[in-house]
Amino acid sequence: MASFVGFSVKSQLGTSATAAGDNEFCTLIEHMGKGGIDVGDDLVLLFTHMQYACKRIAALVASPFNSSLSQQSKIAGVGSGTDRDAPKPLDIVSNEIILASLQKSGKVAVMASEEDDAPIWINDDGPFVVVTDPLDGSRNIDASIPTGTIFGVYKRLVELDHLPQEERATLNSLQSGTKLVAAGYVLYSSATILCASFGSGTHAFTLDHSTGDFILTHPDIKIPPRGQIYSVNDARYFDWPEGLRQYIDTVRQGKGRYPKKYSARYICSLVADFHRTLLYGGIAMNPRHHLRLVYEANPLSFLVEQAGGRGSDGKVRILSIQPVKLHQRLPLFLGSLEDIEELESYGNVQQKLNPGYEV
Ligand SMILES: O=P(O)(O)OC[C@H]1O[C@](O)(COP(=O)(O)O)[C@@H](O)[C@@H]1O
Repeated sequence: MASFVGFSVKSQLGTSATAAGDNEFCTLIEHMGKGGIDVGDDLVLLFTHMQYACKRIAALVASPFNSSLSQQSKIAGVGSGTDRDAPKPLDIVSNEIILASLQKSGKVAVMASEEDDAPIWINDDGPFVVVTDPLDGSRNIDASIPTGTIFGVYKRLVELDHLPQEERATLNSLQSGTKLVAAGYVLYSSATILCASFGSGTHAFTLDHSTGDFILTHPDIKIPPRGQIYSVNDARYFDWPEGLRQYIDTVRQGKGRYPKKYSARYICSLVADFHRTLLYGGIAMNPRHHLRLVYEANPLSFLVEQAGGRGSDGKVRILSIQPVKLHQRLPLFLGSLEDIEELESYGNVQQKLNPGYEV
């Protein structure tokens, strides 16, 4: 019987074959240092700590004790089924794991997290600002559906160093997406995938559980200019504006600019829906004001643009939107360039009705 301990990417692919296309495997950190662009030691150190945090979260979401944790939290009234937006314990634990790693890195001035009301100031000299959704899709955890961590990295704005700490923390965290120096997500699924961009292409690395390394498996991802997949919570159809209904009705009948019938895929876990879209093309969308500009839309738009696609709110480029509030929500459309352009041509695609959906 094959033993788990003996499993590795190398043994799967053979010792001479590599996913990176040359004679050696390339880890995330090697890629940042020499295999890819030279991003600088500070960012390498930050990613060293960030990947460690995500490996801990990967272990956490796969833990056999999650269901009892979830039961305990329901009894305690935390993250109860009636309040779908209340943080669940795993969100909180993931948030703490990331914060601890960023603190240890010594490279982060401030962390702004979807789980915290206000950004946390960490280190006056830290060169970077990190924004994060520590565990997106956590409502799916009990059913073992994929989840993910999303993060973006900015430079600390030294010109704000004279301001009071609270103001400095907020303004550093509200930088425009065009200022991102790096972004990434980690998908916790059948494989744990870390996908990142440092401003020159989007690359994905798969966790080799036997060595603990993220191995470059998808160098320089290019999203197809067209996909044949739309990803949306279709149960909201009757709350959609006319433009969005028309668009979906058109492509599902194969009557759009691309004369093939589109298929639907929707996991309801943003990182998983986005990852599939990045690889296969099409559009991953949430047309209501639900997802957050700072923690979700900007980092994922940076990644999709670096892969040749587009991130839009249905009207304008996501990265061009200046955040005004940390927890600002907006409609989000991510995907293939031609598909997003076609969708935007329908004009009215942002869902204005946003009742408190129960599931
Ligand atoms: O209920 P909808 O509109 O389908 O939204 C689902 C989306 O909400 C998310 O669960 C995120 O919501 P939360 O930030 O409230 O957890 C995404 O993972 C998913 O894509």
